[in-house]
Amino acid sequence: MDNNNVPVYKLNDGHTLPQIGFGTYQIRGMQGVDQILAAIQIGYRLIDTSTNYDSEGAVGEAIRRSGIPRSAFYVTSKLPGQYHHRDDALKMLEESLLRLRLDYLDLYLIHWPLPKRDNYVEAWTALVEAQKRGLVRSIGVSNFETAHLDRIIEATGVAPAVNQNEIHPYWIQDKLLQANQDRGIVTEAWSPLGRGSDELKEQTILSLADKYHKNAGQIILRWHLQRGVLPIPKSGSLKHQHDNLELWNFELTADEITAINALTKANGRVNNQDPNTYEEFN
Ligand SMILES: NC(=O)C1=CN([C@@H]2O[C@H](COP(=O)(O)OP(=O)(O)OC[C@H]3O[C@@H](n4cnc5c(N)ncnc54)[C@H](OP(=O)(O)O)[C@@H]3O)[C@@H](O)[C@H]2O)C=CC1
Ligand SMILES: O=C(O)C(=O)[C@@H](O)[C@H](O)C(=O)CO
Repeated sequence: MDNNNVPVYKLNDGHTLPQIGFGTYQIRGMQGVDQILAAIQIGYRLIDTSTNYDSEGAVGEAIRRSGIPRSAFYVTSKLPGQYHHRDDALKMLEESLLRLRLDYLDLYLIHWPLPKRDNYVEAWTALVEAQKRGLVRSIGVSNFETAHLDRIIEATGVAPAVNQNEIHPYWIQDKLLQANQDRGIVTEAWSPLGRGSDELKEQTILSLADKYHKNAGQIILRWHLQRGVLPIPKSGSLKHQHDNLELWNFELTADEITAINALTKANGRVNNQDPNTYEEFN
């Protein structure tokens, strides 16, 4: 599919993002360059990386090798938790740009709030400053709960453009999705396919795949889109990369969305990472 056919979400700062992106967790090195380049060649333009993934070098290299102008891309990276103090945060953003060999990011996120350390308000202030300096077009957060959102908005008057949260059929996060929407924040879904888990084998999903002549991954990604969520599936496989872009030629009914929502579980997280307690690398 040509990227021009991917619709966009409008952000609260006037910028846009394609309605689907490409995740790069565990995609790195020279093989990673090839996998990201393949994704770019079939139409992905929003690429999600992070300092924590060690994939920024591969992302930048794939963009350069594609020969497609920088301005066509939407590159996201994320601030690691040990760098929430202002000077560190600004330097880490600059380091991301150096590794990517880009002179601005489209979106920079605080990767996790780390509320026990309680420095995320200072980190957010640094991102507001970075945006004013032109280092990044849009700023946002990841793994923020409603209380974390309200604190940074109250402290700075600036709402994040994006909150990137764990969302998949076993962990649907309907309250957080509503909280993001109420604050004008676009929700991105990480692990949108449940990291390739049993969700892809659920009978509810397989029946819909049969009905619409799609595969299970496409049904789940379509469910995200119809909830107003921006999924960033990762795939090293060209077939999956391609399938994951073929989402705009069918539509689930409201009852089908409800049936997928009903798959949610009390302990449905992929890796038991509660943003209220999780600390990167601990
Ligand atoms: N902000 C945060 O804290 C976090 C952000 N992320 C971001 O979100 C991205 C996506 O999440 P991730 O955890 O990678 O998991 P995903 O939910 O994207 O699942 C990836 C797995 O699903 C498989 N897969 C992809 N497409 C299909 C398909 N159509 N059918 C069947 N299987 C498929 C992949 O296999 P194959 O490669 O063989 O296709 C891979 O094993 C990450 O790469 C990262 O960029 C992730 C975790 C946390
Ligand atoms: O991939 C990310 O962005 C993370 O934050 C990681 O914590 C990841 O979710 C993971 O599961 C690491 O074990």
